[in-house]
Amino acid sequence: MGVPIPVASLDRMEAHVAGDAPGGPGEGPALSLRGLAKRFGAKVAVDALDLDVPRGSFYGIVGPNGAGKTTTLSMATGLLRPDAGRALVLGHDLWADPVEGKRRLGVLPDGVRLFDRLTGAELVRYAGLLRGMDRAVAEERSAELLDALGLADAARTLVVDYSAGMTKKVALACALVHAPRLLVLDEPFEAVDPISGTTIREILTGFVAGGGTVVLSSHVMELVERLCDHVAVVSAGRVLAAGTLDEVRTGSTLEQRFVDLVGGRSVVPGSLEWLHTSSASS
Ligand SMILES: Nc1ncnc2c1ncn2[C@@H]1O[C@H](COP(=O)(O)OP(=O)(O)OP(=O)(O)O)[C@@H](O)[C@H]1O
Repeated sequence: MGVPIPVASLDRMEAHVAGDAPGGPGEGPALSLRGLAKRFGAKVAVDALDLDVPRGSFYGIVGPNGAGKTTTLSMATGLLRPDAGRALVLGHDLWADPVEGKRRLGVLPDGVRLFDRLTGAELVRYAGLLRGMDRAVAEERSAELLDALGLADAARTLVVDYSAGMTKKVALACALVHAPRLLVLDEPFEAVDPISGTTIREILTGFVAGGGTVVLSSHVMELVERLCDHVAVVSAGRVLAAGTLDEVRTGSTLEQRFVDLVGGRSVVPGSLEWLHTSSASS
């Protein structure tokens, strides 16, 4: 059964956004990363990374496993302190003034850790209250978001009993409830079913159409190509290419360009022979 999309409600949420009006003050990027760096022991996860996300853009970040996407997004959203560099959220230095920066930010982190002894409805309402929202508004938005995301029937279920996809969706509801100006989503479509995926796409598209900015990471090139107007290809903690989708694709498909930039790997001929049933000895 189709899930009703509360586009009108999301528009209304836009009107309540705390902070900058669409476009200003300051017409700079929605998110600006300058010289962001992080190492874990000897491993350089993010290597003096620069990136500008224009306001009102739908920005995809792609890269191979271990490229540094999650580490970058964690530093860009106040979840992981950088070794060096700055993250500016709508002009506010996130690490110098976390409260102002985070007010404008909605985050879906990777490997979400939630207060999972709350029900879905309690959790989303709580996320709103933590953002200083009025209780009645938080409750109303919580119900609307859970309904839109197909979680109305699970609103009174403890989040610890949610499936992986349900957990992802309730975490997304938490990121949306205060109607941020900038949404940063680490793999928002991972584990969600196709119907929920469509719903999430519609919510995010409506959010961008209403003046918001979305940054998401994904491994699914077709999805990034369909949804995003800008893309950055990240590998080994650095940006290999960034810009509008067409600038990065340069006439090719995103997948082909990705492989060209990152370098493809194929299985060495003759290896894994033992997997082939014709050569199995037992
Ligand atoms: N807490 C940590 N401790 C040690 N190493 C880490 C830690 N977090 C990340 N790394 C390392 O940093 C590098 C970048 O990891 P990161 O999770 O940012 O990559 P990613 O691009 O998000 O990968 P994936 O697409 O597989 O999710 C990897 O080599 C990873 O092993």
